[in-house]
Amino acid sequence: MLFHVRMDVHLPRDLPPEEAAEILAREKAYSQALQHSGKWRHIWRLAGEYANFSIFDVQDNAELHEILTGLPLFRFMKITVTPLLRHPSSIREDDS
Ligand SMILES: O=C(O)C[C@H]1C=CC(=O)O1
Repeated sequence: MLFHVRMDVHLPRDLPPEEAAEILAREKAYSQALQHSGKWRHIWRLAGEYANFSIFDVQDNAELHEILTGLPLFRFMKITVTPLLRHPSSIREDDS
């Protein structure tokens, strides 16, 4: 199942820089492992915002929930999920 996910990051101003750096390093490793697995298909920065648009390809809602709640930055994010399905006018052979 494909999902569009918007993640808005709000790091607290009083978060110690060393702690922030450690969380961001774990976030990057977590994200890149999921990208290598094919479950996190795309990630795009939103110009001018500390936010991204991502596309996930997962088994079901429960797997997406597990992935998103496992994000090291989860507690500092507002996450908006939109389920996707194939458009009837799409000319693509597959859903990639
Ligand atoms: O920077 C972000 O958009 C937040 C987060 C999502 C993946 C990642 O590496 O960082």
